[in-house]
Amino acid sequence: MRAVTAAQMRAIDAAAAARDGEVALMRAAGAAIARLIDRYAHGDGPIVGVAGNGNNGGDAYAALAAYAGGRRRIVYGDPAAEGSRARHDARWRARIAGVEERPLPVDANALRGAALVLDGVLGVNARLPLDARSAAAVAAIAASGAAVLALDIPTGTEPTTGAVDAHVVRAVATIALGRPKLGTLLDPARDCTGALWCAPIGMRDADAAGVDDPPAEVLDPAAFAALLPVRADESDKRSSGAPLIVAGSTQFPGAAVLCAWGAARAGAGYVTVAAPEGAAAALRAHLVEQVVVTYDERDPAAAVQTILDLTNRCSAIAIGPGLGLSDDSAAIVNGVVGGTTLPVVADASALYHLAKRLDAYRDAPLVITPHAGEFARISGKGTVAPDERLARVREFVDRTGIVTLLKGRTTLIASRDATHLNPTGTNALATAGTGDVLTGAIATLLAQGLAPVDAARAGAYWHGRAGSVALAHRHRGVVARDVAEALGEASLVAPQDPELIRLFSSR
Ligand SMILES: NC(=O)C1=CN([C@@H]2O[C@H](COP(=O)(O)OP(=O)(O)OC[C@H]3O[C@@H](n4cnc5c(N)ncnc54)[C@H](O)[C@@H]3O)[C@@H](O)[C@H]2O)[C@@H](O)CC1
Ligand SMILES: Nc1ncnc2c1ncn2[C@@H]1O[C@H](COP(=O)(O)OP(=O)(O)O)[C@@H](O)[C@H]1O
Ligand SMILES: [K+]
Repeated sequence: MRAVTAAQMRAIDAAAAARDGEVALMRAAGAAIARLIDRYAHGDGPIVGVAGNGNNGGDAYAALAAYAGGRRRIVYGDPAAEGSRARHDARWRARIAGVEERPLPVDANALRGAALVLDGVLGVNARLPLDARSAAAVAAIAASGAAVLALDIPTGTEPTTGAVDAHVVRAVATIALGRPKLGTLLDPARDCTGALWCAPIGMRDADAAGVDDPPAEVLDPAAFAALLPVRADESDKRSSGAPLIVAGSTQFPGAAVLCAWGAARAGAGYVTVAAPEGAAAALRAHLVEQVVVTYDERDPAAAVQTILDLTNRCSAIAIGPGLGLSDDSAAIVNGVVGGTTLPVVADASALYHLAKRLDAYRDAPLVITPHAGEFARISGKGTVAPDERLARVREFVDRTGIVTLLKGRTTLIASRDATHLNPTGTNALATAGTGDVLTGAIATLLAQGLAPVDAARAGAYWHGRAGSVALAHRHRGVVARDVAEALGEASLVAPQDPELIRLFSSR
């Protein structure tokens, strides 16, 4: 699904309004919001809308008008607001439906005890800093401590950049109308988004075609399920996906184990691990179903030959976790990545070694998976501030043509064509070795025939879900092995309602 800038959303809104009429769109928005109310409402209090003078406020009226769950409904709005025809229609329908209307300003006491507050203060046309009226409404919502369902965006966040105002709504959930706004997926606003839902209400990506902002995408559950390869009945172990893992060292054998497990639990039929002799005993103690082949790391030319010989029976390569930073491993990494025609996912030490030779890998079937520190080095442009991640990864991929997965709370995946924002994940993944599991899973997806960018975005999505599944089972102390073990359960996608799509749960 497209994640849009405010400018793209305005174009999509305008075209949809010209086709379907603004009144019909707002009614559809109201109906979708109303369906989420009981999911997030707690206790016996009323549902309280706080409506700004724009169409975001109109959505609050429309939702309360459409809500049929039997709770008391109140809306705070400006009785003198001019507003659009759609907002008037919604307000009129709310009145007929028995919604109590009260004048703004609202104070925190009035909201305390609400079962749920609907934040309809500002939407996609919000600008920061907030004006005094909006800021006062947001301050009251925040001080009330009530649970908030944000309409379109949490007020106080910037819809495109994800910047936040001094006054900002922290929602338990946000429902995007039409398309999710980029800002709700980006730090620091992401903390305010809570769970993210999207009601497409008939809007079309194509209507943003005239807007010159780079396209961004966010995977939804149905699209993820469609990307996951299905094993054919007649498969054998090699055709089921045969990644070659070039990882591990005497010092870091565990990275190779985790990468191999990530690959195996992602559904590879045959996992081969190539590792230096010094790591073999540790690897074999932990890897039973996987084949461990050793090479002499002091003889890089022979090692490269051993590894390239293995590629004849493999369909993708993962390289880097735990390899180390020696000159010999540099020669091995560049010998293998430069010498193979298989798709490659390169991580950790391999990023260090590839950094000086990026030109050689321009537009190769290669995925690199740096965290922020590794990206700072490989991009050659230093530390990445949180608010420049998107621009920096775009600049790097436009320059090198290498599919890049920049890890973080919101992992970004960029190819020449688009930037993908990964919506899944949990801070339970902030533990050593989870990146190795991700690399292994991506290797399997490559081995099963996914294009590099699809393997990267499906891998990131899956890995994020696996982190959440592992956390749900363990509650605390998730380790990287748990994440690999959870990949199977995390691949299950419940049937989705195309009218109300859950993009991510709160973490
Ligand atoms: N247009 C459409 O077709 C649809 C619009 N919908 C809703 O409408 C919202 C957009 O509504 P609006 O275009 O009325 O805009 P908003 O409701 O986001 O903002 C209302 C007004 O406040 C102004 N404003 C924003 N920040 C300000 C600041 N810091 N200081 C002073 N003024 C400020 C804006 O310029 C705008 O005129 C969407 O987010 C969505 O909730 C939905 O009902 C779906 C259909
Ligand atoms: N706070 C967080 N929220 C969500 N995901 C996180 C968080 N911290 C780390 N992750 C994820 O965990 C993984 C860590 O990878 P990495 O830093 O390479 O670890 P390692 O090298 O130890 O395997 C990445 O996929 C990253 O996106
Ligand atoms: K809002």
